[in-house]
Amino acid sequence: MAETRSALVVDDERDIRELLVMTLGRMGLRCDTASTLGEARGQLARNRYDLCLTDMRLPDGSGMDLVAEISQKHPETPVAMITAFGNVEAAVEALKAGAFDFVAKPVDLAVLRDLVRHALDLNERRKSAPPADVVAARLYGQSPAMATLRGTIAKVARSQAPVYIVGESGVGKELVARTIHAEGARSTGPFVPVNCGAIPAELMESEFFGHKKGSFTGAHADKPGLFQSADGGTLFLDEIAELPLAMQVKLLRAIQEKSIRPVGANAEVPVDVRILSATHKDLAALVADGRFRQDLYYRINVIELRVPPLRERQDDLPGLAEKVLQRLSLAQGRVFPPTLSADALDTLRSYAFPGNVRELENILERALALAEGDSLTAEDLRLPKPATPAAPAPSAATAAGAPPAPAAAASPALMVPGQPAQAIDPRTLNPRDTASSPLPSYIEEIERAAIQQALQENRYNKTRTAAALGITFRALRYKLKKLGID
Ligand SMILES: Nc1ncnc2c1ncn2[C@@H]1O[C@H](COP(=O)(O)OP(=O)(O)OP(=O)(O)O)[C@@H](O)[C@H]1O
Repeated sequence: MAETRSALVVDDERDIRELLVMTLGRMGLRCDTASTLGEARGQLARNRYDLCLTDMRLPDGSGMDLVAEISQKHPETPVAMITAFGNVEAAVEALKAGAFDFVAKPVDLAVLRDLVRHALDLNERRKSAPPADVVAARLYGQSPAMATLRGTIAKVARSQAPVYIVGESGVGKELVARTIHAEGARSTGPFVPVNCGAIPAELMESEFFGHKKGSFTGAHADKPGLFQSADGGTLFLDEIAELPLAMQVKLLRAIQEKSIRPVGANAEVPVDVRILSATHKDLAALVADGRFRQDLYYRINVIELRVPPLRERQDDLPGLAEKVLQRLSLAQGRVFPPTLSADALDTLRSYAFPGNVRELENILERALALAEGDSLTAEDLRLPKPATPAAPAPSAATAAGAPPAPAAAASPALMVPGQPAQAIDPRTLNPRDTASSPLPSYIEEIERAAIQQALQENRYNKTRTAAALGITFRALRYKLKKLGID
């Protein structure tokens, strides 16, 4: 026989307590009640619960404190907050404090039943989930900014609310999303990352929602979409700002209805997916410009997490570099990773890392390939040299903290195709330097140099880089891939 599950109901209004106890009782839960914070603490000290429902305002304190205490001391008990109708701030606060979900007053019993079922279901999955340490351990950072971020991740991982992750390119947004998934109750379910900018507009609906055989030319068999693939887990929508407006409407509907309709299907299919999203763009500004739907923005942006750029957490640099070197060495079968010399570390510290952790990884990978000894020197890192007076005037991006433009007369020897070379002003390329190269390769070098310079001037923001180069975002992606620029 299945073990009876139990819930703690905390509310100072007797009518509400009775309503909740009756509803939960009909669902087979054994309920204890408390009308004050003090009583709730006593019950929690004596019993273990599968769920806790708490009101926000209690005679001796705030339900928010109870949420924080439960998520700290009884992380196995999901807690949901009962909030006043329309009090979105309180609901968001509760989620940030570690609540699993919230329910507005007057309590809609169908919504409440759904919430309870979900909590119990997730609890079961959590019990059989592998430890989250493996993924979580990858998110390195000892700085205060990272400690705060990790704390917030641990809290939001418990909830089901959508999380919107903002941060510059390469800062670790996807790793944060993976950590939220790994630390949450859905960790045994799939984590499905999607780069919204990489799916051709005409294929988007079928990619997201799947299609039925014969629904369009080329649909030879039924195909599940990304939502179905993520069922029971997490769908990570990266570069969400790139979604075309028409697709935004369909996505909003899928999130609201918790069901999707595959292309060519007659019926909706229910899906249970947690949505995490990320962008390096200012989505609020896009909303103001009418380029991103406000209703979708509010839907996905229930909790916002900012991942700080690497230059704002300099304390992390030595440890992060060490971790990256360990990982790269292991991948190359090296037993002992090289160390960073003191001058190499100083050089890294004075660099602004517009491409953040990904750029650090690229720099160290290149250094590892080129260095000879067991210690990496500043030279091995080959960071862009500071600008000379002859260099072009710094752009706005440079003034805002990006690295200085490279010297105009950079050595052509650095422009080896396929290598992550330093940005070079394409105007300084001399056909004579590459006279022995075939024409296509000479043209590629010019293209590569122009793209690298634009990337650097635009702080590795691909959308701005594409605009600066006068090409579309997709064309830029294609060229980056073709030229092997990471
Ligand atoms: N705190 C960290 N500790 C260890 N590795 C990290 C950290 N942050 C980022 N990385 C690594 O840096 C690389 C880039 O991270 P990630 O892909 O998560 O960045 P992103 O912000 O999603 O990038 P983009 O904006 O291009 O989508 C990955 O290899 C990731 O593992």
